[in-house]
Amino acid sequence: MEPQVSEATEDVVAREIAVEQAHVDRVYTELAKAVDRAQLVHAEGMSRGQTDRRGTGDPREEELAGLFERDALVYSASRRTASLQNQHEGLVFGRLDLDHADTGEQADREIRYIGRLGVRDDEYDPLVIDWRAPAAAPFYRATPVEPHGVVRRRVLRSQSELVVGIEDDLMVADPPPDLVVVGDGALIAALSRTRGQRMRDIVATIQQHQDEAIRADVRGVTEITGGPGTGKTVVALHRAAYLLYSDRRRFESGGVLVVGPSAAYTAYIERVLPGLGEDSVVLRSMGDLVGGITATRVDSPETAAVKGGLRMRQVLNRLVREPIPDAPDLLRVFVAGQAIRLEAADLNRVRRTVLRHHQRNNSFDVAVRELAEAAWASVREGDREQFLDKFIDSTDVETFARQWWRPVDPREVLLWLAEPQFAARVVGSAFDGEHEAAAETLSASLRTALHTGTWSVADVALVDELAAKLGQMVDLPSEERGFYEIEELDNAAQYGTSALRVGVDGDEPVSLAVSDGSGERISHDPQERLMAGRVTAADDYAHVLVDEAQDLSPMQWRMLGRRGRWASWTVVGDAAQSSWPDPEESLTAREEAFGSTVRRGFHMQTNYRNAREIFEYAERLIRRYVPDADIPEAVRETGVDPVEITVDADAEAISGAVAEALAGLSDQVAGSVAVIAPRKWQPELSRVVGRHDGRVALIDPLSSKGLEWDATVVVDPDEIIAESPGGPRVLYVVLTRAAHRMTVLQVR
Ligand SMILES: Nc1ncnc2c1ncn2[C@@H]1O[C@H](COP(=O)(O)OP(=O)(O)OP(=O)(O)O)[C@@H](O)[C@H]1O
Repeated sequence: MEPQVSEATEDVVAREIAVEQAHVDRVYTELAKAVDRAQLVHAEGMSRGQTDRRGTGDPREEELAGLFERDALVYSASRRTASLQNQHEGLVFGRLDLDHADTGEQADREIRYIGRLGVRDDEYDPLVIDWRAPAAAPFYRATPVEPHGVVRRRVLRSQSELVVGIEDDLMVADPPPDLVVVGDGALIAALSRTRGQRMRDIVATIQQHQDEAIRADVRGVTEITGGPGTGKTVVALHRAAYLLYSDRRRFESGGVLVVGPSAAYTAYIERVLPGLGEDSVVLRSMGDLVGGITATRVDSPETAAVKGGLRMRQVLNRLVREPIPDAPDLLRVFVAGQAIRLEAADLNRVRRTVLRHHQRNNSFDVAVRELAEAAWASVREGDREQFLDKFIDSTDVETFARQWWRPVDPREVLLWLAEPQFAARVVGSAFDGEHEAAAETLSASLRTALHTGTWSVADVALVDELAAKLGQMVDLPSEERGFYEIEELDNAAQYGTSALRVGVDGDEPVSLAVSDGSGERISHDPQERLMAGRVTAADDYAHVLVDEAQDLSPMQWRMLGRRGRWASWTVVGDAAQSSWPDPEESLTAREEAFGSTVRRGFHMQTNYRNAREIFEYAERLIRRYVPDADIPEAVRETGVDPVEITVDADAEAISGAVAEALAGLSDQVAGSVAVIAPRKWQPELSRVVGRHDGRVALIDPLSSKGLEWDATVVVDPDEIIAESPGGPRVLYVVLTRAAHRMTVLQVR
């Protein structure tokens, strides 16, 4: 549905395209020179700091300086080359014709080309201005009411280096006669195009209100709200690119973290930022935010609600204070001729004293010192200092302490809860009247983890919080290196996580065999998979961008807060699409993560994704359940209503109806198609979808968040409501994923 240009104007369009092509050709010539220059710098850098003493000894001081310089040169030259190559396609996408004095005289006129990056000619005159530069702002800000000096805004559409189309917007009623105007407007043309497997950038057609959010002040918290399809995600991603441009030093070295709901979502958006020349952004889903643990499962809504709520803080606080379940609980040694005996109660007292001011994983020496004090209190004979020294130096004491106070992995600590009685005791009163049910839910879920060898998304925030409470795992001092040399542990599994024992469904205890102590892996069972790799401490970022923020649990906000303690934030969300049951509690945790910093909000009101007919269908649904939902205005019409079909609740009938719907839709749209179906019907439908080419995807309702397709088949809306946390809100998400066509299969 490309906008049609009448035959009479075809010559004019061709002439205009030729003019633009001439400029674009010049830009590519300059770009080729720039790539050559960058490659020369790369080669030059590589030759610097070469040492003639390779393999024969340490480099000389001047050689070291050369090596450093080389690294810096090679790094920046390869960045530049990669950036030039990444942005080759459609490099120049816009042109502004400005009239500074509003006279229409040639002398007062200026032409600016806007592109994905800035390119200058040999005289250092700009041939293209980076879209993020202040001089490019009028391209996005100009309107007929406030033209900002712009007479005509032109969007160039290219394939590789060839200009293939032009869309103009006129900003003044009475343009100079030599300014030709072609096309029906760039935005509608862009919105009508087909959707691919990945999200694209929108640099050429960013709208004024979107631009304001993109270029908003970096400080504090910028919140972008709006209904489905209003461009919140794409705007936030362009903002990330803008921040990197406006203060590269700060954001590149401090880091920008983009967090989305699922792996499907991160795969969907991953092309936008490299497309804008930014490859230094860290993209993560909620399930892989923490190094060393990757979630592959989603809990049931009830379990997720227990794990995500703020009451878990108290459970985790208690958990880190528990003795290690399999650690010795009696110390019997001879020190300075005295028989020392510390019972479980003494050891518990020592443990509580140490943990009052120290984290467990980095307080080995403090714990031994406190043990010594407790031992002294039980004898009080001879010289105190001498006794303490002897106690601390005792090999028997050290052997005991290495088991009693070994470093504990946060994943191991969470798995302690798999044992039902232990869970019941630790959950205690944290869940008021519901503590028994909460303990059983937690315990059953962690037993599932132990059976399947998989973590759930909600577990990740718990492991992260435990890691923060326990402190970085450190290597216990070895005798040869002396007591106080403490290093980070390379292989956490080396330190006795092999001793973890938990009951499974009250049956036989399961031994978690991870390592034979030499670092060699000896088992491939599910428990080993749970403990593979190493949990890393939270990195700090200079900017954190959170998408689908309405779904974050309080514990997930706390996890993000640990990564953004000094960060500025961009937060994107729509309350009506929320699947988290307790928004108030989430709000509290989220405010805590932000701290007391400035807030600014941008509200998006135009739905750019859905054809009006599709959005009206979804709107009818959500108004029934959430009367005050934030409903945007859809700007595009196709004249085709969604199709509703009713079938029997029978797998074969449903498969047949989906196959038929897919056959029809594949003819009607050129791009991507999705079947969005509840878990109940997924096995049958995977066979139907499997018969199609890569254009057709089968996806579950929750994973469709943030994604879009040209056409969708929505299967069994009632079941989607029944099985999803947040019921109708999730169905609302599902019904707003199609850009052009939608078929809804009601099951009776
Ligand atoms: N200015 C624009 N020019 C062209 N396309 C746009 C523009 N703004 C938004 N879009 C398109 O609209 C669609 C919806 O955008 P996006 O996914 O960012 O919306 P959203 O508000 O995050 O949606 P949801 O909350 O439903 O996930 C995308 O295809 C995006 O490219």
